Amino acid sequence: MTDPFDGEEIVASYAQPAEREMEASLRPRQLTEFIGQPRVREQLDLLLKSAQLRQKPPDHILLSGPPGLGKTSLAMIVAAELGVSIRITSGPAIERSGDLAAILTGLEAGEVLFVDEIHRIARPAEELLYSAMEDFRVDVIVGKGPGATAIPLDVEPFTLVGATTRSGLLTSPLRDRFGFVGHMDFYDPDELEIVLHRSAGILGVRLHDDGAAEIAGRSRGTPRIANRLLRRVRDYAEVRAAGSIDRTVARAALRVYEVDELGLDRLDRAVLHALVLSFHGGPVGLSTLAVAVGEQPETVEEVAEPFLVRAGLLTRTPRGRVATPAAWHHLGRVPSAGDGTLDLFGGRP
Ligand SMILES: Nc1ncnc2c1ncn2[C@@H]1O[C@H](COP(=O)(O)OP(=O)(O)OP(=O)(O)O)[C@@H](O)[C@H]1O
Repeated sequence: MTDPFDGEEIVASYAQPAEREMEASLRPRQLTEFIGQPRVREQLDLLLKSAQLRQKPPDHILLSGPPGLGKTSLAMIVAAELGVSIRITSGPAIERSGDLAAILTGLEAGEVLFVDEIHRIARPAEELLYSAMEDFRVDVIVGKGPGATAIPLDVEPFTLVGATTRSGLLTSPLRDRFGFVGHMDFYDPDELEIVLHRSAGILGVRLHDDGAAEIAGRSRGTPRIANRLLRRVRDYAEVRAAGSIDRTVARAALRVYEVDELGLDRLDRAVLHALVLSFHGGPVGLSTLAVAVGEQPETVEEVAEPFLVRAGLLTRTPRGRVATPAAWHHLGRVPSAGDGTLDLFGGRP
C-alpha cells in the first residue's frame, strides 16, 4: 500500500540547510521573547542574573529535549543576555581532540561555546572537555607512544552550553560537570499560537486566530515545525487567498501539503505503517523497525518516536515498540484477533 502522504517532508523536525537562514530570522533574541518553557526560562534567568551580579561566567549549561524546541535559540539568548559572543559547533563535527583544543584555546574570556548534539562527541575530545570545563585547562598530547608528552594550555573562563536530544547517552563524568540542566518539553498548542503570531509579524503575513490555531494543532508541539508550516501556508495564501490566513485557508493549504490533522510527517507515518502492517502492531525491536522504514535507528528513536509516544500512538516496552489502538485507528485499521491484519472493510492489506 502506498502512503498517501508520501510527499514533501515539510513537517520533518530537522532543518534543511536552505531553511536555516529563514529560521535564524525567526529566532527569539532575548529571554523575554522566548515563548513557553516557563520553568527552564525562570531557572536560566536566575542563573544568568546571579552570574552577572558576581561578574563571573555562569556555570556550564546542558539543554536536553527533542529537536526544534529552541535549544540553539536559548544558547544564543544566553550569550546575548550576558553580552558576550558565541562560538557554535557540534559533537559530530569535533572528530579529533586537537580540533576541540584549538576551539577551546581560541576562546575569549567569558565567551559562550555552544556544542550541539554533545552526546555524539568523540571520547578523546570529551575527556579533553572535562579539564577545560572544570579547571579551564587542556592537556594537549604531542607525539605518540612512550615519547608522548602532555603540554598544559590555559583556557579563558567560558560557559559551555551543550544541547542534546539524548541526555541518557551522556556519560556521567560529562553530565556531572554541567552546573545546570534544563529539560525542554513539547509546547502546548496555545504557546505555539503565540510563536506563530510572532513569526507571522516578522514575515509580514496576515494570520487570523483560527488560522493560527489550525496550524498550531498540526505542529507536533514543535516551534520549528510551526514556523515551517506557517511558511508553506503563507505560500498558499499568497497565491490563492490574497495573502490572508484563516482556518479555511490553513486547512486547504495543509491538505495540499499532505499534513494530516495530527501533524504526522512521512517518517512518522512510515513508522506507524511498518509497525501496524509489517509487524502486526509489534512488539518489534528498534533496529528492525528502522530497517523496515529505511532509516537509522537513531533517527527513528530521536525524530519520530518522541512525538508518536506523546501522541499516544506508540509505546516502548521491554520487548520492543508496540502500536496502540489509536495508531491502528489513525491508519483506518482494526487489530485482528490472529496474526493477520484486517482493514476496516475486512480485507487483508
Ligand atoms: N520558544 C520559542 N519561541 C519562538 N520561536 C521559537 C522558540 N523555540 C524555537 N523557536 C523557533 O524554532 C526554530 C528552531 O529552534 P532551535 O533551532 O533553537 O531548536 P533546537 O532545539 O536547537 O533544534 P535542534 O536541536 O534541532 O538544533 C527557531 O528558528 C525559532 O524560530
